[in-house]
Amino acid sequence: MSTPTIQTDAGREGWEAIVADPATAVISTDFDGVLAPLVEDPAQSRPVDGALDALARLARSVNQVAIVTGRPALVATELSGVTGHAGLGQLVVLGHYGLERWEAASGRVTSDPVPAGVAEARSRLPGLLRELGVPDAFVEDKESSLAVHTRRLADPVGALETLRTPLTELAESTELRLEPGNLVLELRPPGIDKGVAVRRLLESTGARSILYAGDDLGDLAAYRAVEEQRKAGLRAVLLATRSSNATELIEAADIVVDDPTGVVTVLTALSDAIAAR
Ligand SMILES: O=P(O)(O)OC[C@H]1O[C@H](O[C@H]2O[C@H](CO)[C@@H](O)[C@H](O)[C@H]2O)[C@H](O)[C@@H](O)[C@@H]1O
Repeated sequence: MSTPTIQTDAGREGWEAIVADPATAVISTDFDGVLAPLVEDPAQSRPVDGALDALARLARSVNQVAIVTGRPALVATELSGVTGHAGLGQLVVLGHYGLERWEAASGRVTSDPVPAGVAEARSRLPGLLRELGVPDAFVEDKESSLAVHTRRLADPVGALETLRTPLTELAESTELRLEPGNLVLELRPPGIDKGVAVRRLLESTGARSILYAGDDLGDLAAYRAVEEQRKAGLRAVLLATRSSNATELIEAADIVVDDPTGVVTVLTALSDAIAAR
């Protein structure tokens, strides 16, 4: 498979660095919109064909493969089907934007503490949604955070705008952070984001290069962390899908693909290049 179109010099350098020395590289990817297509019901998300095999093939030669997601770590492992998948015995899943860490090797999850504000927001949310005239917004209770989805409502974008300010206020008053995403507003613990998660991953592995794949606003923090580390010598490839139409992310990416199938193509091209070196 040929090298994908890499739009930037930094991205080309990142690609070459991973190919030249995969043992010091990290492959890190978001789940929804990157490995799995966006669907109406979050419980129905599944990776596209070939996604896990592509990660497993890379895992043979790179230092670490990780999934970095807004999902709880155990939900992501279950939906993705990574447990027991051949070749993914060293996979790490960083859930809740890095609050949780699941390691395939032990099957265990460790977590930073969950602030009390999550329970308070949980109790206030149904009344607030009724007051705002959007009682049917779907609340995905992720235990350590609450995601309010509008995708299945008659006017998803209008409902999202109705909710934005009141949920921002609810987040502030419960000392949580409001995380906007694709037709979703999430109330989640502060002090952690995908940028912190990626920095921890780089520190724990001592990696000298990384490929990070994302699609949504929550991935911007990871992109910024990678861009900052590039100044200190990290080589990196920032890959984006158009799944969420997150303009800022797409503009900052080195490689842009349409959807998770495109991600599989890029990951496969990378492992082909490693195998051919
Ligand atoms: O970091 P991610 O793995 O991308 O998780 C971010 C959020 O993804 C999920 O919501 C998104 O995907 C759903 C299923 O395709 C879709 O219905 C929804 O509209 C999208 O926003 C997930 O449900 C959230 O909990 C995650 O935070």
